[in-house]
Amino acid sequence: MSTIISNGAEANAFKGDIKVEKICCVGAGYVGGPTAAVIAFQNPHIQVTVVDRDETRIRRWNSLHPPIYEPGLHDIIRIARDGSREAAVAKEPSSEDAVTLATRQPNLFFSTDIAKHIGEADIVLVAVNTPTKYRGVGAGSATDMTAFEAVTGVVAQYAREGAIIVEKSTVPCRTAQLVADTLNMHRPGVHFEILSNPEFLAAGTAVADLLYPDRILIGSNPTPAGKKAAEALASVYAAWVPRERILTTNVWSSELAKLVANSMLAQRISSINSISALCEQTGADVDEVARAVGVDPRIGNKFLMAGIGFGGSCFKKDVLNLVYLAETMGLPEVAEYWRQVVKMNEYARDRFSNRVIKCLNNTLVGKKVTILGFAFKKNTSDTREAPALEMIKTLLEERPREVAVFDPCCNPIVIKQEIKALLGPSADGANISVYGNAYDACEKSTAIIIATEFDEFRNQPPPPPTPAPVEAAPKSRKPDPKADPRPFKTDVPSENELLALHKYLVQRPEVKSADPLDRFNVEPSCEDDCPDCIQERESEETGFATGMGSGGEYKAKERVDWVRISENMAKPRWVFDGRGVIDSREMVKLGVRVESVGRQHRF
Ligand SMILES: NC(=O)C1=CN([C@@H]2O[C@H](COP(=O)(O)OP(=O)(O)OC[C@H]3O[C@@H](n4cnc5c(N)ncnc54)[C@H](O)[C@@H]3O)[C@@H](O)[C@H]2O)C=CC1
Ligand SMILES: O=C(O)[C@H]1O[C@H](OP(=O)(O)OP(=O)(O)OC[C@H]2O[C@@H](n3ccc(=O)[nH]c3=O)[C@H](O)[C@@H]2O)[C@H](O)[C@@H](O)[C@@H]1O
Repeated sequence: MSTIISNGAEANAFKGDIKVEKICCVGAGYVGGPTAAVIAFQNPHIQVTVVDRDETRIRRWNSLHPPIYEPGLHDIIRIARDGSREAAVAKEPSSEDAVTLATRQPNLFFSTDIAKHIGEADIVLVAVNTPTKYRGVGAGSATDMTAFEAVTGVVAQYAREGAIIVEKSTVPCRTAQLVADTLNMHRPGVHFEILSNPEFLAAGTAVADLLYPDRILIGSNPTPAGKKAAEALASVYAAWVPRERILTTNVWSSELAKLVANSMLAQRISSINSISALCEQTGADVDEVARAVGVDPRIGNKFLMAGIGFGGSCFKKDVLNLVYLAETMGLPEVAEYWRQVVKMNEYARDRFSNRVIKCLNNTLVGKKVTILGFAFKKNTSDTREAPALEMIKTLLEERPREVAVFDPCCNPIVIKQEIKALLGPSADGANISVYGNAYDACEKSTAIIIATEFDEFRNQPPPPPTPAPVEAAPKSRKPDPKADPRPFKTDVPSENELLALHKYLVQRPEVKSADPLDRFNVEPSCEDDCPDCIQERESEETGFATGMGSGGEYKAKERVDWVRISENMAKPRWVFDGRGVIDSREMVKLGVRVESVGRQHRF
């Protein structure tokens, strides 16, 4: 591998250990916000500042309602951004012996002053968006590097000599070379090390993924300076991640591994979805097939949930990124192999939409159809590339009386804005209503389509997980949320232990406080235009809760009452289960016809 920067300055660079005191994360989105929050939470002595050019986003990060919802994020931000008060915590569940928790100063900040914070940082994490290009050369598969390149330019101008520049965004393989060239062009002779440190968190479980990652991947130059830079970044993670989970590779392997990880996950979903089409024709049941193959440790039991396809901002773009790489490297067979993963995904979604329309006698005129679930997966408010969006578009072509939408995590105000953005001017004439609860959304509906796998929509407890393969990975290190984590492992409990105790206590029915350890400082308030505050005010009248409050999010989700829903549906009552959450035998008892992905039965 070529050395990334060979400008002669390297010999003097990084003498001695690198002390990390300030980190700047550029991009306050789904990755930058939670990642920086967890780094700050676990490293109280490091000042972490998240910068973004989007003033509204930064304002919201500095308020009661951050711009994104992730379970558990609120509690982390409350400690890192707001600091905490001195508190006493019993060492054992019913012991008088207490440990005193010292006051914590805030060390997580959000700002729009990008140049200043880049200029002060020892490590700059670049976590801006890298979507698919939609025009020009490579449109439809190449990565749009506009935001990433713009940030690289600012870094080149303002970063201090010796700062470590980290690719956190998912980028095409060999991007580090472009970063190096830009830095060299603007600051010839000034040494910077560039690391690749891709993020593997998933929406809806971001905080847990960050607190208990399977691995941290750091790609660096194979030079002494490169290794030293990698060690400096590793030491930040080592505050809470066991060393054996921190993997180091060369930069190109790290960049490519991120694309491969997402592509292989997407490939599994497309594989099982292709089988679900076969199941519907043959009488096999896709869940039974998935269970039967998943116990084989060589195959594994994860990511075998058939449905209407993967959504989200990353799988499609990252597979296409790999496709483009293969194409530009003159490997058309490789490109075509991976492109098929995306094609199969679109096929899964469109096949299901067509099945809905076919069951409704090929016409939706005069009918109300309800979509339950708008987010691309459960427990997130992220709706990017959600299959529900394209399905709504297809259904509207059939001129239904109404398309109703309800999502337990997404703010209705935001859903309306997104549908409007998707449909453009035609949104004004479309009969789309977004509801704050499932009952109003489903009232007088001929058909309900379950588009997201929220537990709230299940009519039965979730089935037992497919047995883990015998040679399964070592037992998860995540604490059992139902068990008191005390006694602590050491005299001074770690932030992870305190967080586990906080979660355990807020779930206890007798605990009414959202701050059972009595550590939280007062939170900053929101500005008048905060959509969550507006929704909360409105919901006091409608009885709808956004679930944003601390404490409540850890409690078991209340399921919708399918008896009540079915009684108020229009005949013939149809439920189309696009996510495998409905036990059709129970539904049939309510006089409801069910069609599910990957199953043949029709009642
Ligand atoms: N969303 C996810 O779950 C994951 C995303 N990734 C990768 O992380 C990267 C970021 O993704 P998200 O956080 O989802 O994106 P996002 O769109 O939520 O956030 C990106 C942020 O960057 C800001 N930004 C763009 N250009 C800027 C500039 N020139 N200066 C300052 N700020 C700028 C935007 O205003 C935005 O707030 C992408 O490369 C993505 O592929 C990786 C793992 C998981
Ligand atoms: O780079 C990224 O952005 C992230 O992409 C995915 O995370 P995410 O897209 O947030 O969520 P997933 O849990 O992977 O689900 C993606 C989609 O696949 C669908 N899915 C998932 C699993 C399954 O068995 N079947 C299935 O249809 C989900 O409903 C969802 O629409 C990866 O899981 C993360 O490791 C990665 O960091």
